[in-house]
Amino acid sequence: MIWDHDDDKPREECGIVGVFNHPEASLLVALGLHALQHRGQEACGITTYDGEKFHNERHMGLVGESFGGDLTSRLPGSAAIGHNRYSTAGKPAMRNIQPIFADLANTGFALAHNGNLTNAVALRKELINKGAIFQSTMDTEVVLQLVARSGRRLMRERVMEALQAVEGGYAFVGLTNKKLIGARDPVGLRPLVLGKIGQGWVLASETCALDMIGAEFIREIENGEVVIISEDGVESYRAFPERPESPCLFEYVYFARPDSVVQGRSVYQVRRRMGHQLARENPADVDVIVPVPDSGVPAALGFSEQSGVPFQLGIIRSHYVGRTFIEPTQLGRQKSISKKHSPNRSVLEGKRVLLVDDSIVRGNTSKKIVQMVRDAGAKEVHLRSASPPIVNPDFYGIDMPTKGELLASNNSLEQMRNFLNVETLGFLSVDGLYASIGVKRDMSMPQFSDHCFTGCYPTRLVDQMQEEGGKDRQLSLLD
Ligand SMILES: O=P(O)(O)OC[C@H]1O[C@H](OP(=O)(O)OP(=O)(O)O)[C@H](O)[C@@H]1O
Ligand SMILES: NC(=O)CC[C@H](N)C(=O)O
Ligand SMILES: [Mg+2]
Repeated sequence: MIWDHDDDKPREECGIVGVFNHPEASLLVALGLHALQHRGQEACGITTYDGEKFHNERHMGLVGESFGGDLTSRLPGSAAIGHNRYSTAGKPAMRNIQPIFADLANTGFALAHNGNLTNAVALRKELINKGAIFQSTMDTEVVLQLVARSGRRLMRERVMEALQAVEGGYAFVGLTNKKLIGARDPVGLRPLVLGKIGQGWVLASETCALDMIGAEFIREIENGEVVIISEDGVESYRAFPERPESPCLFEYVYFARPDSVVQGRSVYQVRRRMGHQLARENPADVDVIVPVPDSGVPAALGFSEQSGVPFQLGIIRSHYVGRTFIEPTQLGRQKSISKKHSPNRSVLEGKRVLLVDDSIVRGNTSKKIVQMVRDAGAKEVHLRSASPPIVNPDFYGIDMPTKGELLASNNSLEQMRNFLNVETLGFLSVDGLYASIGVKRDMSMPQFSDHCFTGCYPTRLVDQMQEEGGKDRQLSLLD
């Protein structure tokens, strides 16, 4: 394991995978992480257990670059967990690569987390006051510390006790010398699915990871559920009183891969329907529909189907630049956006072009792309977002923590239209987004966490409330 405490340069929704009872567990985890690369591009790590020892490798960078070669010799064992990181709490740095690990009295415990905890700062302070020494600056580590300090005997009791103390969004996979553990937060903000491969079990953020390794989808882990996978099979426990689930809508809009199935719905088909609905709500008098690749493609296709206007690839995407929104710095995001998209003049020149993207967050992508399309000779440029205006920050695993950086939070529609320099601008409505998923929004208890669009947060925001009190939020001297 590499521990470089001097390397804290800011280089930079995470993806998680766990495999139990398979002779090539690390290889399967690496393949699963590869399928989940779109959820985090900053760093990746795998921890295995071979019956005697834990093995761990953690790298900055992508899965393909980090986990090639003879993986089962480097990371032997029939049980493994892995993580792709997109940082939301704790800077990108070697110390902040997951899985994180602790030696407990009778076993090691490795943990990987997708999501973000909304009381991690408060808990961290409490734990430090009690003598805890933190090895990272991530929110995730409070769970490791709480499990390590629990007075309970059984591992599942320790884990559930820790989960009852934390708040926010999470899907976890954990590994001990006997068990693979999976858990989702009380409302199921972040996703986690269970699959089967031969005699073995798989946990993964999305079904596309199961498909990649040839595992059969069994079911989603439910909101508030803890699963313990051991030689005895899968046991299910409830860490919280039952309540309705409220998964994050942004999984449908942007995060999940289009070939994944979420709550029994194809993400691709939901995005296509978002395009149909957008065309009904916000039609445009144009010659051609052009998607903003990649995540805007299915909605643009849907818009074209609904409106009858031809769909054309007017923007070509470089396959060597990843997702830009999930890069950790504004400079990095802007640099990547410039390299990522190129205009296809043969489609754009002299045309009235409608650009369709899945979302407009900070406006970085739209601003650049509109100018690029104009420079390529488009006569008019119109823009549609297949999600509603994003006016509120997210604290559950999407890195948009302040209102100040959200374009729609600070500008009227007309101001945005001017800023983006488009002839017309339109967004999908909240009800339209729900309709695309096939649900009518329940005003008193929304079926999805739609806080980015509506301000309805499904949990308390302990750290954020304290911050509003004017306190300086420095997570650690290491950060
Ligand atoms: O308004 P912004 O702050 O620019 O963020 C929104 C953009 O970021 C995402 O694309 P990204 O490049 O991350 O991934 P993609 O290739 O999957 O579309 C999203 O699809 C929008 O295009
Ligand atoms: N995007 C995520 O899921 C991040 C997980 C965790 N909060 C971290 O920063 O590493
Ligand atoms: Mg995009």
